[in-house]
Amino acid sequence: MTLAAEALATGYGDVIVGRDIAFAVRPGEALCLLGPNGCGKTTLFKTLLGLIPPKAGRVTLDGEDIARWPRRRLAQAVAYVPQAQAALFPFTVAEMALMGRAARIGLFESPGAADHAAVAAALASLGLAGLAERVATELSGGERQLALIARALAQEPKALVMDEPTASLDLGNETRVLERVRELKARGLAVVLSTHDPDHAFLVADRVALMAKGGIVAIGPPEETITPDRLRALYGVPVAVPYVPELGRRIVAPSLRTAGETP
Ligand SMILES: Nc1ncnc2c1ncn2[C@@H]1O[C@H](COP(=O)(O)OP(=O)(O)OP(=O)(O)O)[C@@H](O)[C@H]1O
Repeated sequence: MTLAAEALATGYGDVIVGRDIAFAVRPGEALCLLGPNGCGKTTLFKTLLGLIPPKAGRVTLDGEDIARWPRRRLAQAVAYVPQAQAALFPFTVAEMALMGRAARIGLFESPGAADHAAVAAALASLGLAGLAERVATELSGGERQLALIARALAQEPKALVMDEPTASLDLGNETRVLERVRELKARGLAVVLSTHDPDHAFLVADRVALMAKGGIVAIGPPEETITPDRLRALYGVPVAVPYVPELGRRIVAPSLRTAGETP
Protein backbone atom coordinates (compact mmCIF):
# COMPACT_ATOMS: atom_id res chain seq x y z
CA MET A 1 0.00 0.00 0.00
CA THR A 2 1.40 3.43 -0.93
CA LEU A 3 1.31 6.02 1.84
CA ALA A 4 1.58 9.58 0.54
CA ALA A 5 1.54 13.15 1.77
CA GLU A 6 0.31 15.68 -0.78
CA ALA A 7 0.98 19.40 -0.27
CA LEU A 8 0.48 18.66 3.41
CA ALA A 9 0.46 21.23 6.20
CA THR A 10 0.38 20.01 9.80
CA GLY A 11 -0.30 21.66 13.13
CA TYR A 12 -2.48 22.10 16.18
CA GLY A 13 -5.38 24.57 16.45
CA ASP A 14 -4.20 27.83 14.87
CA VAL A 15 -0.53 26.82 14.95
CA ILE A 16 1.05 25.55 11.72
CA VAL A 17 3.97 23.21 12.47
CA GLY A 18 4.76 21.72 9.03
CA ARG A 19 4.07 22.93 5.51
CA ASP A 20 4.51 21.90 1.85
CA ILE A 21 5.23 18.29 2.79
CA ALA A 22 5.07 15.87 -0.14
CA PHE A 23 6.28 12.30 -0.53
CA ALA A 24 5.05 8.83 -1.43
CA VAL A 25 6.28 5.62 0.21
CA ARG A 26 5.52 2.55 -1.86
CA PRO A 27 5.22 -1.08 -0.70
CA GLY A 28 8.69 -2.44 0.12
CA GLU A 29 10.17 1.02 0.65
CA ALA A 30 11.36 2.85 3.74
CA LEU A 31 11.47 6.62 4.08
CA CYS A 32 13.59 7.96 6.93
CA LEU A 33 12.86 11.40 8.42
CA LEU A 34 15.83 13.25 9.85
CA GLY A 35 15.61 16.61 11.55
CA PRO A 36 16.41 18.45 14.74
CA ASN A 37 14.28 18.28 17.89
CA GLY A 38 10.98 20.08 17.49
CA CYS A 39 11.07 20.29 13.66
CA GLY A 40 7.69 18.54 13.42
CA LYS A 41 8.34 14.84 12.86
CA THR A 42 5.90 13.57 15.48
CA THR A 43 3.29 16.08 14.35
CA LEU A 44 3.68 14.79 10.79
CA PHE A 45 3.28 11.21 12.04
CA LYS A 46 0.11 12.05 13.94
CA THR A 47 -1.24 13.56 10.72
CA LEU A 48 -0.23 10.53 8.63
CA LEU A 49 -2.09 8.33 11.12
CA GLY A 50 -5.22 10.44 10.97
CA LEU A 51 -4.92 11.32 14.67
CA ILE A 52 -4.94 15.06 13.90
CA PRO A 53 -6.42 16.56 10.71
CA PRO A 54 -4.20 18.20 8.07
CA LYS A 55 -4.10 22.00 8.04
CA ALA A 56 -3.86 21.80 4.24
CA GLY A 57 -3.36 19.12 1.61
CA ARG A 58 -4.07 15.46 2.27
CA VAL A 59 -2.74 12.07 3.32
CA THR A 60 -3.55 9.22 0.96
CA LEU A 61 -3.36 5.42 1.01
CA ASP A 62 -3.23 4.02 -2.51
CA GLY A 63 -4.48 7.40 -3.72
CA GLU A 64 -7.52 7.57 -1.40
CA ASP A 65 -7.79 10.46 1.06
CA ILE A 66 -7.67 8.91 4.56
CA ALA A 67 -9.92 11.70 5.88
CA ARG A 68 -12.80 9.71 4.42
CA TRP A 69 -11.71 6.36 5.85
CA PRO A 70 -13.47 4.95 8.91
CA ARG A 71 -11.11 4.71 11.90
CA ARG A 72 -11.25 0.91 11.89
CA ARG A 73 -10.25 0.59 8.23
CA LEU A 74 -7.36 2.98 8.79
CA ALA A 75 -6.20 1.02 11.85
CA GLN A 76 -6.18 -2.19 9.78
CA ALA A 77 -3.96 -0.55 7.17
CA VAL A 78 -1.44 1.54 9.11
CA ALA A 79 0.28 0.65 12.37
CA TYR A 80 2.15 3.00 14.66
CA VAL A 81 5.19 2.38 16.81
CA PRO A 82 5.34 5.33 19.21
CA GLN A 83 8.43 6.72 20.88
CA ALA A 84 9.44 4.44 23.76
CA GLN A 85 7.56 5.33 26.90
CA ALA A 86 7.31 3.97 30.41
CA ALA A 87 4.72 1.19 30.74
CA LEU A 88 1.81 2.28 32.93
CA PHE A 89 -0.18 -0.93 33.16
CA PRO A 90 0.97 -4.43 34.07
CA PHE A 91 -0.11 -6.10 30.82
CA THR A 92 1.95 -9.04 29.63
CA VAL A 93 3.90 -8.76 26.38
CA ALA A 94 1.41 -11.15 24.74
CA GLU A 95 -1.52 -9.03 25.96
CA MET A 96 0.17 -5.89 24.61
CA ALA A 97 0.61 -7.53 21.23
CA LEU A 98 -3.01 -8.72 21.29
CA MET A 99 -4.09 -5.06 21.57
CA GLY A 100 -2.72 -4.68 18.04
CA ARG A 101 -5.58 -6.94 16.95
CA ALA A 102 -8.25 -4.53 18.25
CA ALA A 103 -9.10 -3.22 14.78
CA ARG A 104 -9.67 -6.77 13.56
CA ILE A 105 -11.84 -8.03 16.43
CA GLY A 106 -15.56 -7.20 16.50
CA LEU A 107 -16.94 -5.10 19.35
CA PHE A 108 -18.47 -8.02 21.27
CA GLU A 109 -16.10 -10.72 20.03
CA SER A 110 -13.23 -12.37 21.86
CA PRO A 111 -9.84 -12.86 20.20
CA GLY A 112 -9.89 -16.04 18.10
CA ALA A 113 -7.29 -18.49 16.83
CA ALA A 114 -6.20 -16.16 14.02
CA ASP A 115 -5.59 -13.36 16.54
CA HIS A 116 -3.49 -15.55 18.83
CA ALA A 117 -1.57 -16.89 15.81
CA ALA A 118 -0.80 -13.33 14.62
CA VAL A 119 0.44 -12.43 18.13
CA ALA A 120 2.63 -15.55 18.30
CA ALA A 121 4.09 -14.81 14.85
CA ALA A 122 4.78 -11.18 15.75
CA LEU A 123 6.52 -12.14 18.99
CA ALA A 124 8.53 -14.91 17.31
CA SER A 125 9.70 -12.62 14.49
CA LEU A 126 11.18 -10.24 17.08
CA GLY A 127 12.70 -12.99 19.23
CA LEU A 128 10.22 -12.19 22.00
CA ALA A 129 8.49 -15.58 22.36
CA GLY A 130 10.31 -16.19 25.64
CA LEU A 131 9.03 -12.89 27.04
CA ALA A 132 5.35 -13.47 26.15
CA GLU A 133 4.19 -13.81 29.76
CA ARG A 134 6.47 -11.12 31.20
CA VAL A 135 4.76 -8.01 32.55
CA ALA A 136 5.40 -4.75 30.65
CA THR A 137 6.18 -2.76 33.80
CA GLU A 138 9.04 -5.16 34.51
CA LEU A 139 10.68 -4.99 31.07
CA SER A 140 13.82 -3.06 30.16
CA GLY A 141 13.39 -0.08 27.82
CA GLY A 142 14.67 -2.12 24.91
CA GLU A 143 12.36 -5.06 25.58
CA ARG A 144 9.40 -2.70 25.88
CA GLN A 145 10.24 -1.05 22.56
CA LEU A 146 10.38 -4.45 20.89
CA ALA A 147 7.00 -5.27 22.48
CA LEU A 148 5.55 -2.08 20.94
CA ILE A 149 6.87 -3.19 17.56
CA ALA A 150 5.29 -6.63 18.14
CA ARG A 151 1.96 -4.90 18.83
CA ALA A 152 2.24 -3.06 15.49
CA LEU A 153 3.15 -6.27 13.61
CA ALA A 154 0.28 -8.23 15.19
CA GLN A 155 -1.97 -5.67 13.54
CA GLU A 156 -0.79 -7.09 10.17
CA PRO A 157 -0.65 -3.61 8.64
CA LYS A 158 0.26 -2.62 5.10
CA ALA A 159 2.15 0.48 6.22
CA LEU A 160 4.12 1.16 9.36
CA VAL A 161 4.94 4.51 10.96
CA MET A 162 7.75 4.33 13.51
CA ASP A 163 8.67 7.32 15.69
CA GLU A 164 12.30 6.94 16.75
CA PRO A 165 11.97 3.16 17.11
CA THR A 166 15.56 2.74 18.31
CA ALA A 167 15.66 5.56 20.87
CA SER A 168 16.97 4.29 24.22
CA LEU A 169 17.99 0.91 22.78
CA ASP A 170 21.45 -0.55 23.28
CA LEU A 171 23.53 -1.41 20.23
CA GLY A 172 22.27 -5.00 20.11
CA ASN A 173 18.58 -4.10 20.26
CA GLU A 174 19.11 -1.13 17.93
CA THR A 175 20.64 -3.46 15.36
CA ARG A 176 17.83 -6.02 15.83
CA VAL A 177 15.18 -3.35 15.27
CA LEU A 178 16.91 -2.09 12.11
CA GLU A 179 17.15 -5.68 10.82
CA ARG A 180 13.41 -6.07 11.42
CA VAL A 181 12.75 -2.86 9.48
CA ARG A 182 14.62 -4.35 6.53
CA GLU A 183 12.61 -7.57 6.81
CA LEU A 184 9.34 -5.67 6.97
CA LYS A 185 10.25 -3.86 3.75
CA ALA A 186 11.07 -7.22 2.18
CA ARG A 187 7.60 -8.41 3.22
CA GLY A 188 6.14 -5.52 1.22
CA LEU A 189 5.30 -3.00 3.94
CA ALA A 190 5.70 0.71 3.33
CA VAL A 191 7.70 2.06 6.28
CA VAL A 192 8.15 5.64 7.46
CA LEU A 193 10.50 6.08 10.40
CA SER A 194 12.14 8.94 12.19
CA THR A 195 15.51 8.80 13.87
CA HIS A 196 18.14 11.06 15.35
CA ASP A 197 20.92 8.88 13.95
CA PRO A 198 21.61 9.70 10.27
CA ASP A 199 23.45 6.38 9.91
CA HIS A 200 20.09 4.64 10.15
CA ALA A 201 19.11 6.22 6.85
CA PHE A 202 22.12 4.60 5.18
CA LEU A 203 21.29 1.28 6.85
CA VAL A 204 17.59 0.87 6.08
CA ALA A 205 16.14 3.73 4.04
CA ASP A 206 15.49 3.87 0.31
CA ARG A 207 14.93 7.58 0.66
CA VAL A 208 15.61 10.13 3.35
CA ALA A 209 13.75 13.38 4.00
CA LEU A 210 15.66 16.12 5.79
CA MET A 211 13.25 18.28 7.81
CA ALA A 212 13.82 21.74 9.22
CA LYS A 213 11.21 24.00 10.78
CA GLY A 214 8.39 21.82 9.53
CA GLY A 215 9.43 21.71 5.87
CA ILE A 216 11.32 19.10 3.86
CA VAL A 217 14.56 20.76 2.74
CA ALA A 218 15.83 17.75 0.76
CA ILE A 219 14.50 14.31 -0.13
CA GLY A 220 16.10 11.50 -2.09
CA PRO A 221 18.34 8.44 -1.82
CA PRO A 222 20.54 8.65 1.33
CA GLU A 223 23.79 8.52 -0.69
CA GLU A 224 22.84 11.66 -2.60
CA THR A 225 20.90 13.50 0.06
CA ILE A 226 22.98 13.20 3.24
CA THR A 227 25.88 15.57 2.66
CA PRO A 228 28.18 17.34 5.15
CA ASP A 229 26.83 20.74 4.11
CA ARG A 230 23.21 19.75 4.55
CA LEU A 231 23.81 18.13 7.94
CA ARG A 232 25.73 21.18 9.12
CA ALA A 233 22.86 23.41 8.02
CA LEU A 234 20.35 21.09 9.73
CA TYR A 235 22.09 20.57 13.05
CA GLY A 236 24.49 23.55 13.23
CA VAL A 237 27.59 21.43 13.80
CA PRO A 238 30.36 20.23 11.46
CA VAL A 239 29.82 16.68 10.26
CA ALA A 240 31.88 14.42 7.98
CA VAL A 241 30.20 11.78 5.80
CA PRO A 242 33.08 9.54 4.65
CA TYR A 243 32.71 6.40 2.56
CA VAL A 244 33.99 3.37 4.46
CA PRO A 245 35.09 0.63 2.04
CA GLU A 246 34.93 -2.09 4.73
CA LEU A 247 31.24 -1.29 5.23
CA GLY A 248 30.45 -0.53 1.61
CA ARG A 249 28.58 2.62 2.67
CA ARG A 250 28.97 6.10 4.08
CA ILE A 251 28.90 6.87 7.78
CA VAL A 252 28.08 10.10 9.59
CA ALA A 253 30.72 11.38 11.99
CA PRO A 254 30.34 14.64 13.90
CA SER A 255 33.58 16.40 14.78
CA LEU A 256 33.82 18.05 18.18
CA ARG A 257 34.86 21.67 18.31
CA THR A 258 36.83 23.32 21.05
CA ALA A 259 35.42 26.42 22.78
CA GLY A 260 35.34 29.50 20.53
CA GLU A 261 35.30 27.67 17.18
CA THR A 262 32.36 28.24 14.85
CA PRO A 263 30.94 25.57 12.54
N1 LIG B 1 -0.24 19.11 21.21
C1 LIG B 1 0.48 20.18 20.78
N2 LIG B 1 -0.07 21.42 20.72
C2 LIG B 1 0.63 22.48 20.27
N3 LIG B 1 1.92 22.42 19.85
C3 LIG B 1 2.51 21.23 19.89
C4 LIG B 1 1.85 20.04 20.36
N4 LIG B 1 2.71 18.98 20.26
C5 LIG B 1 3.86 19.50 19.78
N5 LIG B 1 3.75 20.84 19.54
C6 LIG B 1 4.80 21.73 18.99
O1 LIG B 1 5.00 21.38 17.63
C7 LIG B 1 6.38 21.51 17.30
C8 LIG B 1 6.88 20.22 16.66
O2 LIG B 1 6.87 19.17 17.66
P1 LIG B 1 7.11 17.63 17.26
O3 LIG B 1 6.87 16.84 18.49
O4 LIG B 1 6.31 17.32 16.06
O5 LIG B 1 8.65 17.67 16.89
P2 LIG B 1 9.68 16.46 16.62
O6 LIG B 1 10.38 16.79 15.36
O7 LIG B 1 8.97 15.16 16.70
O8 LIG B 1 10.65 16.62 17.86
P3 LIG B 1 11.59 15.54 18.62
O9 LIG B 1 12.69 15.18 17.67
O10 LIG B 1 12.11 16.34 19.79
O11 LIG B 1 10.72 14.38 19.04
C9 LIG B 1 7.11 21.89 18.59
O12 LIG B 1 7.33 23.29 18.55
C10 LIG B 1 6.14 21.52 19.67
O13 LIG B 1 6.27 22.38 20.78
